[in-house]
Amino acid sequence: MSQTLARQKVCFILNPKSGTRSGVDVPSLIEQGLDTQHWEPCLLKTEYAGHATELARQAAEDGTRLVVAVGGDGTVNEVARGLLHTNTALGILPKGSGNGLARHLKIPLKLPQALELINKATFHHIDSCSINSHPFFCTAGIGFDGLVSSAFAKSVKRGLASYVQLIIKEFRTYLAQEATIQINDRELSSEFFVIAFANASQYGNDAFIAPMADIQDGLLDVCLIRHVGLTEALQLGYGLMTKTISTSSLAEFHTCATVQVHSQIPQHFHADGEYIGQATQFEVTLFPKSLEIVAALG
Ligand SMILES: Nc1ncnc2c1ncn2[C@@H]1O[C@H](COP(=O)(O)OP(=O)(O)OP(=O)(O)O)[C@@H](O)[C@H]1O
Repeated sequence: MSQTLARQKVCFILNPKSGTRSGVDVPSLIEQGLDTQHWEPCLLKTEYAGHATELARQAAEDGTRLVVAVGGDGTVNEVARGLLHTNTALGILPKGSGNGLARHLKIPLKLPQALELINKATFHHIDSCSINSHPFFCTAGIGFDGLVSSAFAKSVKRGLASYVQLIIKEFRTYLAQEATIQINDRELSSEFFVIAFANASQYGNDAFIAPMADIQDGLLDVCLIRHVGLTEALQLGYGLMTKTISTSSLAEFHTCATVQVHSQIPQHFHADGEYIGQATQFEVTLFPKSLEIVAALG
């Protein structure tokens, strides 16, 4: 006697503005590649920034088992924050420019292969974090990388090349800022060029700010970078792209579940590469195994 299992709902949320590969025909890809014996699909397109969170929350309320973010880290962040504290899992079809979380989770960057992973439906739980109550899943940062995300938000150009151009432009005038960090009952005061918080190991584009970060270990990896001149910037850039920054004397690493930062002057900050604004007080917290995902984790 054959038994038919009920199909589960999957909702794809597509950001048409993300990434540089706008030519990909996502509806056809889903139509041709999705295992419709297992999944009952719907496809929604975002119409404005922030829309993906509303769509994901609604899909979770409607009993959808899996919501797939089709976009980059900004879209993934918006979808994932709509799924926190629900029984709905996150999937990713990476279509962004950096795809930091997808890369960390070993989700294939080729969309047909990423869809195959959705078909396999292997679920895991990962940690999530917040900076001043803004959820993030990959990385957040204060200082120079906050400033770069602010400049990138204003730029019309996407992609790695325009990111690098902005870094070079902003680096010329940026000065490290005085801050006090409370971490594991210790207080560290110094000028900091970057204070980075890593749930996943990389910013995106395989730029590894915390190569040893484990997204399931209940710990944030905090990377502190103090004074940076031109020589140090080149060394750090090399360390980021070769996964060797953790062995550099220019970067100091700590692991913790919460961290507070105080700065006399307002500092720019970002969550998952999206510019948030400026603040003088920062509270960064990790929530263990708080998001269910489909990924290729071992
Ligand atoms: N319909 C839309 N119109 C304009 N902006 C949108 C729309 N939908 C989403 N957005 C915004 O687009 C921004 C960029 O999206 P996303 O981060 O996914 O792509 P990306 O920047 O190319 O990739 P990555 O972050 O991986 O580099 C997000 O901040 C999101 O809020």
